[in-house]
Amino acid sequence: MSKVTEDNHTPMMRQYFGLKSEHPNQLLFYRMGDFYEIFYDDAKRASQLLDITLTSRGHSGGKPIPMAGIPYHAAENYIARLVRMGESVVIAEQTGDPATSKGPVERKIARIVTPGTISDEAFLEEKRENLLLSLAHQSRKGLDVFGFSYLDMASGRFCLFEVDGHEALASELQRLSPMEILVSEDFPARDRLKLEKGVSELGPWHFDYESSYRQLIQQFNTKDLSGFGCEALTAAIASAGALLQYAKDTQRSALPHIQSIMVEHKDDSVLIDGATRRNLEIDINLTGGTTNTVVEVLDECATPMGSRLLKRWLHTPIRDLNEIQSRQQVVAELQIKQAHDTLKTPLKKIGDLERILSRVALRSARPRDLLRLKFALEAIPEINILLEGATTERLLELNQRILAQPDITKTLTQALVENPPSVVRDGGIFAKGYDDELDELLSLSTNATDFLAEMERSEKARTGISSLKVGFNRVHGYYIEISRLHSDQAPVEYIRRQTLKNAERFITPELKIFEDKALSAKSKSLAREKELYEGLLDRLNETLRELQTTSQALAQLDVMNNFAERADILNFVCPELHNRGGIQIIGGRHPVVEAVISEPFVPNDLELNEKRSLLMITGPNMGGKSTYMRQIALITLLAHTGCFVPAESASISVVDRIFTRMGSSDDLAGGRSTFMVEMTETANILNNASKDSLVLMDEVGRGTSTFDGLSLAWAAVDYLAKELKCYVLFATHYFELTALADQLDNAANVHLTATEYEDEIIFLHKVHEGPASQSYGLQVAQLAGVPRGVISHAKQKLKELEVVTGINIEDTALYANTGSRSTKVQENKTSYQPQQVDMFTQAEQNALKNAVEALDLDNMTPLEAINTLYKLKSQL
Ligand SMILES: Nc1ncnc2c1ncn2[C@@H]1O[C@H](COP(=O)(O)OP(=O)(O)OP(=O)(O)O)[C@@H](O)[C@H]1O
Repeated sequence: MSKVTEDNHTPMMRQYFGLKSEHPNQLLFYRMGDFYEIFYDDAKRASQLLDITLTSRGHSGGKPIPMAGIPYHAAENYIARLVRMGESVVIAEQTGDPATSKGPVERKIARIVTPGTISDEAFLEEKRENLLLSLAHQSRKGLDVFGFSYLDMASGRFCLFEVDGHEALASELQRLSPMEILVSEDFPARDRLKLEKGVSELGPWHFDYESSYRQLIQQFNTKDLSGFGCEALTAAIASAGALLQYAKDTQRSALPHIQSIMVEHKDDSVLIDGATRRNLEIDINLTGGTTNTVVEVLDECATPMGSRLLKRWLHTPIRDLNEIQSRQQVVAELQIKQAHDTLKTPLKKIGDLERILSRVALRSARPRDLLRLKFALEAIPEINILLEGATTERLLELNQRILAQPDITKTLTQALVENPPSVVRDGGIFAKGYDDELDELLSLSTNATDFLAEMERSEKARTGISSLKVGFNRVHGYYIEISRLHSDQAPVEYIRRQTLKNAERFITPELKIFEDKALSAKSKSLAREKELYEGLLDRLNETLRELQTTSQALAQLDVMNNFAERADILNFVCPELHNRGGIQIIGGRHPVVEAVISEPFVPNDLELNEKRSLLMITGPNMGGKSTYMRQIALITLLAHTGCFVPAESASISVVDRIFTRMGSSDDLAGGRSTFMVEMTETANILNNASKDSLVLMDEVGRGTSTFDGLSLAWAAVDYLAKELKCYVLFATHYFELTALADQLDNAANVHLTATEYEDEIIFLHKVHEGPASQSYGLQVAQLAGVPRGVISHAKQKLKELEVVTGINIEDTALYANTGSRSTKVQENKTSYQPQQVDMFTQAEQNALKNAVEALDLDNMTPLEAINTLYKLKSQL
């Protein structure tokens, strides 16, 4: 805020400053008539963000007041845009009557809209949860413990958990992808948060454990928190108290839809770190979009709440065999009985029941929300009947939780008109017959039309003025209008009310009496409608808990029904899950690549077990190594959600974590180079993988000099296989590494194939046992359009390199898929010294040496000698 002293300001600006001082960090929209005005620094900020004109409005305190304005009827649009940018908006409305106010009209904060606390349909993305996250930090035994709590205001889902260390903090931030984050001003990992949007810093006292604890027991109306199993999570509780208070402050109401708090136990789920989440392209692709993702292929849910739950399941695969199998049984039954299509029809009518109920709880539900609630409730009996004959226990149990609520359905049916308005303000919500008092008030307004028509007819007859009309406008009320031509014929009892260009408007005592009656009937009927609406919300809130249970059960049913339908359409099978028996996949496919490519996808098998826990994957560029590895990670991940998988058959051991180290990306904003990112991810894997983890590593070591990279990759593979004994797929272009398969008991080579036909390379994408024979790098470069000249230069260089390294790179015998291959590589290995030598440099030095040796010094003139020396120097 600009430095201004308040004393010398106008009374209105003093009022503004009073309101602004309570919300220094949020944009204040100050209502003035038909506009929201934004002043000072807020105005500058809003004009930049929204691209609206920055002007000034008179002077206050001796200086011009920077100002930007937004018409009130368009405000929602602007607010939505600001909120999407991570901004919070505070709305001050006029609450006093301008006609009777002395000084500025009274204004009060009516609404606070922040990115993480919105529940209004217009601001929310249908298929994405909108989370408010709160973080608290504690140091315990030298460890950084981060307490998380998060709330989805639009559904009332409130969860907490704790993690150790900064890596886990980053990973959870990525998983939850919150819209707004609350931290204490003294939060230690603020650097980590600087890339996140919507971060609000609060005073440390907001995160006080004792008062947070009290907040929570007050909210849930319990003696303590033992029933929620979170007593020990003191950091998380501290964060949850701050969150709850913030949420209440912004809503300016109680939050009855938050009925409990769920503890997330990290041991219950398959942990996926941030890099893996990105690499597997679950709902966001590597370029940040949503196309070609697992969600895009898998999400055909009938309801938005199903789509949101599906995302949650995919981001939090579970390890509980019973839960996985119970989901699988449901999917299997729905698929076998081909019930998914039949179920989908009534499920579609359910819509976004979850969010509607939250708006009911927050009392911000609109009339059309209630109509949609009615449609949802009407569809439930149909679902109940369809599930009645189910044999799976889980389906029967879900059916018991999906309650039809005939009383509420009846009330809503009787209450609402067929097409209710979008806002309560203008009335017209209630059907005739629902409330006698309202009907009577409305009939007065309706009779008005008859009365006015009759008056117009009789006055025309009485005065003989054919242009006479009876009308109404909002500013002047009822009037009799006579064209200017005939206005002098107006009877004496006509009192002039308004003069227009071509007409005069009058009022009569009789019309005035009618006006008073009609207007008061109108305002009375609006007040009555508001009262009835509140009553309806009260009635719905009485059953909120049951309705929420119903909506949760319906969301689950929708996801599992979607799994069944997808399994059918995409030819997925039910995987068999077990504890530690390896991973076997026959005919596995990559669900997204399969959906995208025009050619048929080539299915591939996998066998990982204790004796063969590490696979070294080689093969040509573009051969399909990454696709193969990712498909295995995705099949494993899907299997842990209860979803069927793209394969002919799959038997999968429950894993504790999935790690990936793939692709090359730098983190310039975070100050880390490509190689640094690669090594940080590798370190994370080597430090955290257990024997139950699935690890995918693609071309580790390629970000540095060849020998450094090769040695690092070698040592990492060795450690993964010998020490960690986890399930590993390791793709590499370092053919030397394939020798490890012979040295390690539990490693094997597989390779992807390609073949050449008439100077063209054909990728077969088939995985075979053994190491690859050729890399085809130059052919792939040619395919990619690298100029012919560059390719032939590269071929020449390749030959030189072969001379330098003593390795015949194109010698297919060296890489031939035969038993003798590994010994040959061994021989080569003895001649390689892991020293910091770049092969290209050595080749160049070699070429120079050859050139110098070839010089015939005795037969050169001094000029030739000096010229040659210059030429050689230029090649250095
Ligand atoms: N099994 C398959 N069936 C059909 N097409 C496939 C298959 N696997 C891969 N492909 C196609 O080949 C392309 C390249 O695959 P991928 O990126 O997995 O190769 P790569 O061996 O990892 O290459 P590089 O070593 O250059 O990174 C994919 O984009 C896909 O279109």
